[in-house]
Amino acid sequence: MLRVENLTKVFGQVRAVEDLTFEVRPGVVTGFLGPNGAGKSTTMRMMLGLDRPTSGTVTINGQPYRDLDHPLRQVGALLDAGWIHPNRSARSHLRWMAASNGIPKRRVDEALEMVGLSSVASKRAGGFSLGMKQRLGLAGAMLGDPHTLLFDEPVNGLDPEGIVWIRGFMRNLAREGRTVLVSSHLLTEMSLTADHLVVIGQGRLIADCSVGEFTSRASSSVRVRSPQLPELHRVLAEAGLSVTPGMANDGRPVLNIADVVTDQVGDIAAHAGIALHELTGATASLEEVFMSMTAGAVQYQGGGPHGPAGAPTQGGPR
Ligand SMILES: Nc1ncnc2c1ncn2[C@@H]1O[C@H](COP(=O)(O)OP(=O)(O)OP(=O)(O)O)[C@@H](O)[C@H]1O
Repeated sequence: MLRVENLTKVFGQVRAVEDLTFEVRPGVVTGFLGPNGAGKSTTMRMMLGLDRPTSGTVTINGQPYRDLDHPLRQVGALLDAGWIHPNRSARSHLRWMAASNGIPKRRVDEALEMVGLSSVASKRAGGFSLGMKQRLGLAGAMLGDPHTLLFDEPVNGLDPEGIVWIRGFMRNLAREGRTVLVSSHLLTEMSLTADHLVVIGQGRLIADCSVGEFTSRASSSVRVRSPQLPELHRVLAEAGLSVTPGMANDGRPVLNIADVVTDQVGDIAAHAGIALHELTGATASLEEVFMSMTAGAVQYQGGGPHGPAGAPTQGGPR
């Protein structure tokens, strides 16, 4: 269990992380989602004791990183492709890491096997492709067989095959009961990889919910077809919903309902005993929901106690 409590990090004028509180549970992949500059890397660096919080705490199974005995055996991380000595082989790079962290040598070949690098173990890491370097970084993270894993934008620069592989890799780690946190600025990527989402914008928490919940919020409008359309229109309007009659591409009449999720419309129809022949959420607005939620965080920051006037707008250049 990874716990972030009231975590804040200020760099001069920049409030990179602002009063973040959330938990990352074992057994699921938790996606850490936010636009570039939202504060994901800074938060992860504080989790690993690489940056000191301005205030607040991060604990891993109840202890700050700095207090962990043999940290590599408890937490594995892939922050970027990682520094690798170009003239060392993959195996000797990992042996050096293992030796300096009290990890038995046999783990090196196990970790190489795990990430599919056994056949190139004795090759110079300097000649590796980005995808292979990424795998070597993962092998390093797995070396101590840690229960907690932190991956910062692991799919960046990978080819489609590598992306599919790494998704499966992270899911397996969660299935083994480990705590897995993976950051990304890509909502679609996270919806394919993660079970749970912690969403931040401007250093603040925007959402902490399942991927399903987040995407159902994204279905902000719903299209419905029914043999009892006038009656359905009436009950939906009575429920206070904004209903607009329309026509499907094939010419059949439909109702479009704004700012609602399919569950609500389905429940209202069922309650009124009305048959539905189609119930479709408009999922195209995932990115829009993300942006509108982030914009909300910016407004809150502007009006909040710490909101500096002229705070940078979300999504803008850093
Ligand atoms: N060492 C630093 N000194 C000053 N400002 C920093 C430092 N590190 C990060 N920042 C600022 O803190 C904010 C959060 O950056 P951070 O890298 O944590 O975001 P991110 O969500 O990881 O984005 P990205 O995916 O682009 O790295 C940004 O405004 C960034 O410019």
